[in-house]
Amino acid sequence: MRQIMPEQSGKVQTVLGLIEPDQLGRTMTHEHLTMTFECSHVPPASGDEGLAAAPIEMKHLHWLQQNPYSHHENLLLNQEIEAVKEELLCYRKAGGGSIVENTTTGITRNLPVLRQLAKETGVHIIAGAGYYVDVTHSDETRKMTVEKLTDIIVNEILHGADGTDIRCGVIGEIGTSWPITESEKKVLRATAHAQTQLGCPVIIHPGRNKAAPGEAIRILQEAGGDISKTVMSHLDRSIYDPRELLEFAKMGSYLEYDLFGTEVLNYQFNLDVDMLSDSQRVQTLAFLIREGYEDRILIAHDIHTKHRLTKYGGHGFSHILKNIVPKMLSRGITQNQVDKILIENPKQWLTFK
Ligand SMILES: CCC(=O)NCCS(=O)(=O)O
Repeated sequence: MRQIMPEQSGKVQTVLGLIEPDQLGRTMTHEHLTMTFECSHVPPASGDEGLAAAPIEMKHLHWLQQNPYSHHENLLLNQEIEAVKEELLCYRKAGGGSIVENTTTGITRNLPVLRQLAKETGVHIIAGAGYYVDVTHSDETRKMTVEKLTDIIVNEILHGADGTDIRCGVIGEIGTSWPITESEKKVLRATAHAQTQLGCPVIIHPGRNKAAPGEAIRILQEAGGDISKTVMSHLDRSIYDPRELLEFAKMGSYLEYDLFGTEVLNYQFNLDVDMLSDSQRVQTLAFLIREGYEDRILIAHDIHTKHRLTKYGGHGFSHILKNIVPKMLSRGITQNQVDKILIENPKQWLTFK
């Protein structure tokens, strides 16, 4: 049952309106420009309470980089609109064209700010519809039927979200935990139903378990979702074993490595795994390309805290363009393959059917 407005078919929907897919240019498919992440606060280790409460300072930077989720102020990216604007201007200078802003309901989406940033910087910004993980669902959301959730998501794309006329251009990031909760399953089914009506792109945040990406895709598939137009995010902290990665890849979603710039000894959300370094991320991209998946790969930084902005000594939104692309080329990935990952694959994904 297709409801799409004819004007959206074949186009990409940004916060400033529809554009031709060829206008996107190089695209980071998973970023946040303004959001809050207090829902994921991790209590500091014993003895670190003072550091966690101190203002962000140079002498504490290493601690902050290794413990980003234990510092309340670091979780308030929404306080940094001016710094983000400067970053976006640098991103354009570095050759960037577009950014998919994945902030959904639950982590303080702010569509007027996104529109303002798009106007002031010339970067195309595509906003996300739908809901983040269960801990952020309101009681009202939890009580909703799949049909009601579907209506809300469809409305955010066709007419505008959060009481504005600013329309989202993707569904997601749709948050899931591990195990996936009942409320999250309803949102996944609503996502699939909305996608069926609209022919739009979808992006999923999996729970922190190697089985989580496959389980989320299965739920979407059973509800009729278009997996070929769906991105699985955060694979760099989800599936480590190459054979298991190839098994997941066969399911047909886009494969997103979106934590470029994150280099940590301990991954605070799952101390049992060793988070990939940037070099290992590039090796994994090369592996997936050798295995025939170059049309399915997407990359980004998923900036969602202050400490990753250049203002705070972080790598910023231009790290992939300035540092990772040269590394990819030096490791045998061709310019043509880089262009696929940064331009062609995002374009195919973001264009409404
Ligand atoms: C809202 C930002 C987000 O969910 N980022 C993912 C962080 S992680 O789960 O991959 O560590």
